[in-house]
Amino acid sequence: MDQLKDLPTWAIIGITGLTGITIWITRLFLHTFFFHPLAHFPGPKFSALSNFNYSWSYMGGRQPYDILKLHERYGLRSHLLRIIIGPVVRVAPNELSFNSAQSWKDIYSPRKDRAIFVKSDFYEGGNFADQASSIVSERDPERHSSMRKFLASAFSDRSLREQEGIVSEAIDKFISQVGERGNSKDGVDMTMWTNLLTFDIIGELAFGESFHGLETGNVHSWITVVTESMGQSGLSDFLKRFPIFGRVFLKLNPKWLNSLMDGAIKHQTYTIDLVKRRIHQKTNRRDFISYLLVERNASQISDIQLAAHASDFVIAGSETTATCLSTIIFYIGRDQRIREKLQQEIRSAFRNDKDINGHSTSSLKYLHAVCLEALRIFPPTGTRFAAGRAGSWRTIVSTNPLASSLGSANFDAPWDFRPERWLGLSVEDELEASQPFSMGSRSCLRSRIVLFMYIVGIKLTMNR
Ligand code: HEM
Repeated sequence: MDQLKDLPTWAIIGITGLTGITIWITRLFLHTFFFHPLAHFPGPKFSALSNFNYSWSYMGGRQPYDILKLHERYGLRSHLLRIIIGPVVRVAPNELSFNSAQSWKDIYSPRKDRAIFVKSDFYEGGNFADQASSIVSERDPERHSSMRKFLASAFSDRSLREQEGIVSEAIDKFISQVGERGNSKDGVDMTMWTNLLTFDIIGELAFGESFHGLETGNVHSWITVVTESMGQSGLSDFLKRFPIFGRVFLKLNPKWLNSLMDGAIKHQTYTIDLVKRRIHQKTNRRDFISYLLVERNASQISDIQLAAHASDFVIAGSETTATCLSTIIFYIGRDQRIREKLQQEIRSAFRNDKDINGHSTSSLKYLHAVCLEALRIFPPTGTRFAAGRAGSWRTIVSTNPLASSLGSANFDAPWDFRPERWLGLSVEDELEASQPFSMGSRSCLRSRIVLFMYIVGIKLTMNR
């Protein structure tokens, strides 16, 4: 100690600093690898220490595939925890990813022996964040459950039947446009056109107005604002995970936040205008809003709340459905055997297009299998979507849709497009591992119309 007294001040500060840093690092390592409740879960060491891997992969846009790789690398190893709770990987310090059929049930289905898992705070700050929560962003299970009850009639079988006309009309336009433009030298961008189709349909159903994408061939500015803001979600998540860096980043880039806010304000104003216009329309149209207007008690459910739900329908329903349609078109376009089998089934079932509807197509087994296989090989919500906080550990748990539907432990030759798996012709596939619409109380509200859309869309395409 006496020797320390003789040292200059800068050296004392340096030694104190170094000692502090060494203690901090030792503590961090001991906590992360020995005392943290997740210390014994398999996964990359760096992911246990920091959120950096997770955020980097998210912002790179390939996170679902990166998580699949982690599952293939760590999830298949023999490990005591794997034997007890199934395949699992620690993908971030407080985050576990699962990819088995059982994990879908354990995490998302309601169970008597425990409370429902609550969605993670990833969902906070969604659309209309400062004005109203909505069906996708509401995290509180009770409030969410009453929203779901309120929306139930708009998503009933009856409403689906009544909406067939709107859907079929848009599909006819789509086929005629794609047919014409497809003959041009440059061909046609099917991803863009399937998006124009689904945004037009959901726009009609959610707001009573089409975005007119199929007529103009252009993406509406509202959709551009929405998709751009979704593209920023990786960066927003990163700033949340690294709050100090986030504060510095926002100080240095105030324009980023301003442009995000501007986009949100534009989106909200336009959506509220659309909904108000639809509310004041005198019409017998049977769309989502027509049902919600009958159900709602205006003193409890404001116009803004309706707008927040309608906005969710468009965001949740359009790109997802378009992604699936593009996947189907891609695979049937490149595999003649599948195409011919599908054509044969459709042509032997219908004499003309008029006989084709949601009900009459439900018996087309091969077509249905093609749809399920497209949703398996390229689940439109490829990233983890409904994470929850499990127990007192405050751990986020989720089943990764892509890692489970492409996991080699679940499917034989997972990268091969084989509709036959869904016809009971393969005993090696764990079909329940593919859950593109999720499960339980937060599962997709619209899976029925989705299947109907593919069915109508494809059968018309195949019939020409
Ligand atoms: C292939 C097409 C679709 C797929 C793969 C899909 C998938 C999903 C998934 C995985 C969820 C859960 C998301 C989460 O927990 O955050 C979800 C929720 C939802 N989807 Fe879909 N969806 C599709 C189409 C649609 C359509 C067409 C609509 C409506 C027009 C729709 C409306 C909703 C709504 C409202 C929710 C929120 C449900 C809730 O939290 O209670 N989806 N969807």
